[in-house]
Amino acid sequence: MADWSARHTHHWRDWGLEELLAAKGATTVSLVVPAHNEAATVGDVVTRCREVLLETAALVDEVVVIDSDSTDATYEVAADAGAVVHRAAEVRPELGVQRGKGEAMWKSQFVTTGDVTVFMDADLVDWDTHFVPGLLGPLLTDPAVQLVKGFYQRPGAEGPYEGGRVTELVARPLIALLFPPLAGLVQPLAGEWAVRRDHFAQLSVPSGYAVELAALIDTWRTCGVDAIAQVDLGRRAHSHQPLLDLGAMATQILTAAWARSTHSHHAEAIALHQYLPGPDGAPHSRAVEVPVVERPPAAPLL
Ligand SMILES: O=c1ccn([C@@H]2O[C@H](COP(=O)(O)OP(=O)(O)O[C@H]3O[C@H](CO)[C@@H](O)[C@H](O)[C@H]3O)[C@@H](O)[C@H]2O)c(=O)[nH]1
Ligand SMILES: O=C(O)[C@H](O)COP(=O)(O)O
Repeated sequence: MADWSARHTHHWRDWGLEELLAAKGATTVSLVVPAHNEAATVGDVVTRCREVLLETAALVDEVVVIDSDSTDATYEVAADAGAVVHRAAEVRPELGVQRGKGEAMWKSQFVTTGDVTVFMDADLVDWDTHFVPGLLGPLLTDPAVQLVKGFYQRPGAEGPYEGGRVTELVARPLIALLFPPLAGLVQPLAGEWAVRRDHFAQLSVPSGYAVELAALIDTWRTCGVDAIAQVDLGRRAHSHQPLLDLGAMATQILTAAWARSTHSHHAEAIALHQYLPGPDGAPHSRAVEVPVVERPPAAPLL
C-alpha cells in the first residue's frame, strides 16, 4: 500500500496545461456530470467547465449532464448553461430504467464519445475547474493507468483528509477488512474521478452510490492496483445528505462489497429499517427499500 501510494499519488499542479494538451493529442475527453435535483449548482459547474476547459483550453471535448430523474429545473438549467443534457431514463430505454447515480453514469456510456470520461458531481460548492486537468494527468501521461481518483481536503472537517460519514464509518473499514490493497486511497468515495472508456465499459456498475467503490475494486481485480492513481485536487465542499439517507448509501456500498467478497447476494432491493419518533414519541420503524441492482458491463451493448 505504501509503495502504491508513493508511485501513484500526484498533485494537480504536477502537470501544466501545455503538457497535458500535448499528451492529449487526438485523445477525446468527455466530462460527465450526473445530476439529481441540482438546479441550484449544476449551472455553475457546467458554465465554468465549458468556458475554461472546452472553449478556452480545448482539454475537454464535450460537457454532458445526465439528468437522473430530477423533479426540479436541473435539465433546463444545465442546457441553458451549455451542456449536452440527457435524461437517464430516456437513454437506451429498451435496456430498462433504474434509479440512482450509478445508473446515470452507466447510461452515460451510450451517449458520450470520449476515449476518456471524467466524472464530476453536480452539487459542488467549493471547487475549481483544475479538478479536470488534475484527474486527466495520470491518464494522459501513463498508458498503464485506467482509473484516476481525486482526493481533497474538506473544509470544516476535523482532520484535513477526513472523509464524510460513510467514508469513515463504512467504506474505509470495508477496505481494511476485504480489499486492503485499496487502503492507500485517501477519498475512496470521491465523485470526481476519470476512467478510460474501454475499461469502464468492461465493468459491472451498481445503479446507486456503490459505483465508486465497485469501480475501484473491479479495476484492482482485473488490472492490478497499478492501474489506479490518485490526485490531490486541493479543497472540495459539497452539500450534505441527512444521516438516514446516508444509511441507504451505506447499504448500497455494503451490498456491492459483499457481492465482491466470497459471498454474494441476489436481491434487487434490501429493506433497511430505520427509527423515527412516532406520534406518541416512541421509536417507530420505517423500512426503506434500498435498490441494489447492478448493470452488466456495457461493452456488448454499445
Ligand atoms: O439518484 C441520484 C443521486 C445523486 N446523483 C448525483 O450524484 C452526485 C453525488 O450525489 P450526492 O447525493 O451529492 O452524494 P454524496 O452524499 O456527496 O456522496 C459521496 O459519496 C458517494 C458514494 O460513493 C459518491 O457517489 C458521491 O459522488 C460522493 O460525493 C450529485 O451530482 C447528485 O446530483 C444522481 O445523479 N442520481
Ligand atoms: O462521502 C461520504 O462519506 C458521504 O457522502 C457523506 O459525506 P458527509 O458526511 O460529508 O455528508
